[in-house]
Amino acid sequence: MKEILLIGGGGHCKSVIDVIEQEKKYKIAGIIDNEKQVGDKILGYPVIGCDDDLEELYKAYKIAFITVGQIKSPNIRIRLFKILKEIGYTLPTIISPLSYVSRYASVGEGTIIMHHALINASVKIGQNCIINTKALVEHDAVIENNCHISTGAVVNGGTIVKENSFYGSNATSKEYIEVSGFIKAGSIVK
Ligand SMILES: CC(=O)SCCNC(=O)CCNC(=O)[C@H](O)C(C)(C)COP(=O)(O)OP(=O)(O)OC[C@H]1O[C@@H](n2cnc3c(N)ncnc32)[C@H](O)[C@@H]1OP(=O)(O)O
Repeated sequence: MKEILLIGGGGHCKSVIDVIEQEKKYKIAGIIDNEKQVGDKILGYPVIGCDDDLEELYKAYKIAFITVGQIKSPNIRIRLFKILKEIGYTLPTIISPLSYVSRYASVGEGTIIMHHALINASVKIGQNCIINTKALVEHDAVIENNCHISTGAVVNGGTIVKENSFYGSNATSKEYIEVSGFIKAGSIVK
């Protein structure tokens, strides 16, 4: 298995670790977090450095994945994505074997499809997105770059979620609309 670095050691990181372990494609080499966290362990994996070490670590590791969550703002994930790409890291697409991704859908680099998410036919998902546990993205929907579709959310057929959006847990959209910004958990978007 190829080795992978995880960037960000909070709660979302734990969920990503679980998906990576189930996917069995990558071996987690370590986690990058704040300097104060170096030496800590997250679900048994060591924090081996901070952002400043990413350039040096590239000599040993070529694959990285952003495991910082996204609620209030996408800015940290966007900044990290740019830094990692500039250094040269490969950001893979991670797909839980417990999810369903139609063979007619596309998923961009640095995006994770988490457990029990369902991505239907002709969906396009951009880069650096989180499609969280149990989310449903229906036929012909588009999720642009840097979006978080939260747990249990429903993006109905043909709807476009514009880049950098947060789409809260259990929010549901009408079909064929455009959605952007911060969508509250549980809301109906029309
Ligand atoms: C695996 C996981 O845990 S994924 C986590 C998914 N989490 C969610 O879907 C919940 C996201 N949060 C929300 O939808 C809302 O905060 C709610 C519905 C829970 C509460 O809403 P309200 O009671 O109306 O509170 P309010 O509108 O003041 O917002 C509270 C928080 O929501 C966030 N928020 C609300 N509107 C915005 C906005 N336009 N932009 C960014 N963040 C916002 C902020 O985090 C805010 O925190 P703050 O009080 O520190 O500023």
